[in-house]
Amino acid sequence: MKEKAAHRDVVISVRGLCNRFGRHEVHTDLNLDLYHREILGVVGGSGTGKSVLLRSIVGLHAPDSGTIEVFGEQLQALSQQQRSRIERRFGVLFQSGALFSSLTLQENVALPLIEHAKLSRIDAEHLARVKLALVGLPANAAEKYPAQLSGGMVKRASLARALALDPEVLFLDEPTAGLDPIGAAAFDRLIVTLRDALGFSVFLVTHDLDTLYSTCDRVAVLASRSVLVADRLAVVEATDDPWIRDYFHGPRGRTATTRGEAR
Ligand SMILES: Nc1ncnc2c1ncn2[C@@H]1O[C@H](COP(=O)(O)OP(=O)(O)OP(=O)(O)O)[C@@H](O)[C@H]1O
Repeated sequence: MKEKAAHRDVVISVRGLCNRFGRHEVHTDLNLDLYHREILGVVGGSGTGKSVLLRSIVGLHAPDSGTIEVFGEQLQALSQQQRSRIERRFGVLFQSGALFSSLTLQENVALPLIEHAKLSRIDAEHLARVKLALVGLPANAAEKYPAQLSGGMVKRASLARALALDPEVLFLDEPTAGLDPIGAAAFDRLIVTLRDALGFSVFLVTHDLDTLYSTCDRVAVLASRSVLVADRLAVVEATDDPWIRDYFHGPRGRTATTRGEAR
């Protein structure tokens, strides 16, 4: 059974967000909240701006207008140094994983601990091994290079790196893309287990219906340059919209619903 968001404390509040590339308007007056300890799934058709939204929040894309408030502070009003302080409370897992291929897993995870937490190499690598164990990797994986690992293990190692600085918000961009269904289901369970144990909030961009049903407390649907609905799955599924109908009530949607009920 999924845990409901413990309470309604807002961790991230996006208001009136507008993003455009040339004449292509991606977001117009987009509003969305992320609550404390919740797993929020963000879905929508291809090109609806899920990744641009994520990148706007984590500071990799400067929005054209609107406000993004994080931990009670408005990002645009902060100096670069203050922003970096806030961004250090985020953990981000990009679709590609983005590990350095020339570094072992242990070195990859240790890097943010050395750079940002200013730990010694020995302490950082010790803590990195703890993080690698936390995401379910065997001890001998620490000395391996990304190319020596399966896709599922690389995903877990990337997650360990995203968790290196004990983030309060974890951003996941298509975390199960490229994983086989068993590996994807195991990764979904890992996210819920870690959220329950560590208490962070999760902003999860996905196309994977199984992931939505097995992990998310709420789901936000992006359509027509904004958020069409953001609510519990039962409410989202019942929303009268052609994309939602096709997505949730098409053959793939029905299979995921059945699996979700069986869990
Ligand atoms: N740097 C950029 N320059 C120009 N256009 C961009 C840029 N980044 C994103 N876009 C455009 O913004 C739109 C939204 O892109 P985004 O990657 O956020 O979509 P998405 O919902 O994540 O799609 P998908 O599900 O296919 O990953 C797309 O039309 C994309 O081409």
